[in-house]
Amino acid sequence: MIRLSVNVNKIATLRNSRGGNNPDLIQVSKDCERFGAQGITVHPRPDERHIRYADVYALKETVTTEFNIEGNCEEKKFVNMVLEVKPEQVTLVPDGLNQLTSNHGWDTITHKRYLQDMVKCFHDEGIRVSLFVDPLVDMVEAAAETGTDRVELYTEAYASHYHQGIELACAPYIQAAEMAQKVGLGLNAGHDLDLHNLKYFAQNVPGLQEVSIGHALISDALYYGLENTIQMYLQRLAL
Ligand SMILES: CC(=O)[C@@H](O)[C@H](O)COP(=O)(O)O
Ligand SMILES: NCC(=O)COP(=O)(O)O
Repeated sequence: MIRLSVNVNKIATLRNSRGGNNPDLIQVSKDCERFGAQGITVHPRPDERHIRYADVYALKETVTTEFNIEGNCEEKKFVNMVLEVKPEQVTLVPDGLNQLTSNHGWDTITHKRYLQDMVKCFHDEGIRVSLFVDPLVDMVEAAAETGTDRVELYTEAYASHYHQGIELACAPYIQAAEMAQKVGLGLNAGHDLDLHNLKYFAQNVPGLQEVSIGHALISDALYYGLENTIQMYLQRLAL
């Protein structure tokens, strides 16, 4: 079974745009789980443009599936928060301060020693670690030497090239996934996955355990409703 973890960043974006509590992030997250989501993902950014640190602490009390917190471990505030919240999983993403969105994975070769220390820091608190990486065989291979449990393949390139040729777009991800299996890493994926590109990816990338999807899913919910949308994404993942 490939888990669907719904990223609720964009619910917080809408909420923050008017300064109140509508939509209620906590209630929407509970409803996502009730509608079938097998996880909730948040990505608190240093400027708290959408998910606030307070949201993460509140979600810790209500998420009943798997809680996945994404962020940059170079931010001490982020690390301290994750160690306090103790989610099922932390996904380490090497984003800079002013990025519009995530746009690259870790250089696990150059930063191996640093990542080894960070992985141990979270492991000592019983938190599963996933490293956000580009679909590059050498980056996946080197990730195994950090001690991480999983890697998350950054799927923007797949999504943006999907329409030009699906097999060609997916090929690097299949090779990266095969390397993950070879070196004993678990496999997640995310970024720009949607109702059109998800099924082929899920059917062809070996060993995939979890996808985290936010922007497209929340956008689709504007047309289809949240419950129907989550069911549609789950249908794409049913193999
Ligand atoms: C790591 C990743 O791909 C997602 O967390 C993505 O960055 C969502 O972040 P935004 O919702 O801020 O675009
Ligand atoms: N890790 C990917 C994620 O959480 C959501 O990315 P997106 O679906 O908002 O592009």
